[in-house]
Amino acid sequence: MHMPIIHNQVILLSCDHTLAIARMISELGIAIYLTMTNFWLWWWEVDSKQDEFARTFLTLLVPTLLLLWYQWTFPNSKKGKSANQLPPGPYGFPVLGYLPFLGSNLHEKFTEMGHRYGPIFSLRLGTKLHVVVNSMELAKVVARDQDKTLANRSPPLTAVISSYGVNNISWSNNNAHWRNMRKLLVSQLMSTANINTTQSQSLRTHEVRKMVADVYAKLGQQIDINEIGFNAAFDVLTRMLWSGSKPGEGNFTSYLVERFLEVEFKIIELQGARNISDFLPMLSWLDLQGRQREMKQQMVYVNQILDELIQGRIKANSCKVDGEGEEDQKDFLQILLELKEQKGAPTSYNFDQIKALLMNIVTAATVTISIMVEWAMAEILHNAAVKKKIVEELTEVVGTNNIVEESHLTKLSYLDAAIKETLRLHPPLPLLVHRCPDEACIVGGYTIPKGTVVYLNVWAIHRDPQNWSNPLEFKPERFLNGKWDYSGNNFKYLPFGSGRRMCPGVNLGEKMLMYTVASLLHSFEWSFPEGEELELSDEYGFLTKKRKPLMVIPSQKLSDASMYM
Ligand code: HEM
Repeated sequence: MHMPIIHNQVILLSCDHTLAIARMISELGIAIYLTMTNFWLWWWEVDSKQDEFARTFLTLLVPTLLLLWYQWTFPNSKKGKSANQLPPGPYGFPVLGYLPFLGSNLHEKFTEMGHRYGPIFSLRLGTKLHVVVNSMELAKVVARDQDKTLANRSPPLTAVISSYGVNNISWSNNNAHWRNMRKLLVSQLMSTANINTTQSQSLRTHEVRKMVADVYAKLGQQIDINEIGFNAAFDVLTRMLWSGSKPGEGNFTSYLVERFLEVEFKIIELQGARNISDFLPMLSWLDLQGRQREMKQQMVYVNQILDELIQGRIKANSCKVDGEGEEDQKDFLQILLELKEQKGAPTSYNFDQIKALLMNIVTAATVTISIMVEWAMAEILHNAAVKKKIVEELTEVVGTNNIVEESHLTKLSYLDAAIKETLRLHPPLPLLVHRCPDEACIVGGYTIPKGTVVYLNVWAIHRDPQNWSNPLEFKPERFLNGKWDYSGNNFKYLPFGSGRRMCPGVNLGEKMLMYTVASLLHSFEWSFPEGEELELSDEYGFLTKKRKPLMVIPSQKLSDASMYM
C-alpha cells in the first residue's frame, strides 16, 4: 500500500524538480543570450554607414571561411572508405591548407607523411588538391592501370613561361601535339638505332675525350664534377640538336655554355621553387614572390640565343646550292625547320614550338646527366670497396695503356650495377614529374578527382625496406643478377619513370652516364681537398642534387700523357 504513495510522491517530487530545472535552464539561457547580445552590442556600435558595411561583411566572412575550411579538411579525415572518398590526409589552415607545414625537402616530407597516413594520402595546398603515392603497388596502378587517365600534367606558372606556353614535351598534356613531339624526338634522335649510329658514337667519343683533356689541364686543382659532367652532356646535346658551333660562328658555343649553365640552373630552380601563385591562382596576377617575373627575365636571354641560332640556320640554308650537304645526317633543328616548311604536313611546328622543344631537350638531358655523374662519383669515392672493384674491372676490360671506348661499356657490369644503385638512392626526379587525371579515377580504393596534382614518390619506393633489404646501404651487388633495367616495368625501380610519360632519353642518358663516369675513374686518381669531408645530403628543387657540390682534385693515372689529348 505504501509503495504507490511513496512512488507517487517520488513522481510528484520529480515533476516539481523537473519544472524547477527547466525554469533554471531557461533563465540561464536568457541570461547568456542577454550577456552575449550586450557583449556584441559594441560590435554593432557604428559611427558611419561604411563602418556598418565593413562589420556586416566581416561577420559574414568569418563563418564562411570556417565553413570552407571544414569542407576542405573533413572529407580527408573520415574513417572507413565510401564512394567518392579522398585518400586520408592531414588537416590544414583555411585557404593555405597544408602549405605552411611542408618544409623544404618535399620527397623526405612526403615519405615521412606516408608512414603516418599510408601508401596514398591527400593534402590541400592552397586551393589545389594534391595526392602522393608512396608504394610500388599503387605506383603500378598510377603508371600502368590508370596510365592513360593520369597522363596530363599540371605545370607550375614558371614552367608555363619557360615552355613558351606549355609547348614542350615535359609539360604538355596528353594530346596530339605532345604525341607528335615525343614521336619525333624518339624516332629522329633517341631510338637505340639512332644512338648507335657511327656518327652519334663518334660525337660522344669526341666530347668525352675533350672532357678528359679539360680535366687533365686542371691536374692538382679542385674541380666541380657537376660542371664537368654538365659541359660534356651539353656539348653532346647541342651537337645532336644544332650541330654545336659552325665555322665562321667564332666561339658561339663556349659563350653559350658559359651563360647557359647559369641560366639553365636558374630556370630549373625557378620551376622547382614554391610559388604561392600556383596554389592560390586567384592571386597569381600579383606574382607575390616575383617568380614569374624572374622567369620572364631568364627567358629573354634564352629567347635571344635560340632566335640567333634559328635565324642563322635559316640564312645558311638559303645560301646553300641545291643538293649541298644532302648526304650529311641532319641535326634536329634542320628536321624541325624542314617540317615547318612543309605546308599542311601532319606535323608542323611554329618558331615558339621549335624553341620550346630545343630548350626542353637540352634542359631535360644536361641537368639530369650532370646531377647523376656527380652522385655516382660521390657514392663511388665514398665507398672504397666499391671503387676498388670498379677500378679492377676497368683495368681488366680497358687496360692500363688504353682509354675507355664506348665498345667497352657493355662489359663493365659492376660499374653498370654501381650506376643503377646510385639511381636507386638518388633518383634525380624523386617525385617524377607530377601527373594530373583528365577525369576522376580510383587509386587504392580512393577517388582522385579530375585536376588533382599526383606525385609518384619513387624516392620512397626506392628506399622502402619491403622492396629492398638494407635500403640505405650503397650495395651495387643487388643489381648484378641481370634482372634490372630502366624500362619502368618493375615498379620497385623507376629512376626514369614509367608508362607513357616515362623519360624518352633513357638510351642516351644511360650511355652518357656510363661513359663519363668510366672515363673519369679510369683516367684519373681522385682526392679530396685538405680538411674536406664528403657528405651525401641532398636538396630538393624539383630535381634533387647534392646539397654541397662535389669538389675533388684529379691526378694523372695513365702513364702515357698522349692518352689525355
Ligand atoms: C640520367 C639521365 C636521365 C634521367 C635519370 C631522366 C629521368 C627522367 C624522369 C624521371 C622523367 C619523368 C618521367 C615521368 O614523369 O614519369 C623524365 C622525363 C623526361 N626526360 Fe629524362 N632523364 C634523363 C635523361 C634524359 C635525356 C638524355 C633526355 C633527352 C632527350 C631526356 C628527356 C626527357 C623528356 C623530354 C621528359 C618528359 C617526358 C614527358 O613528359 O613525356 N631525359 N626524365
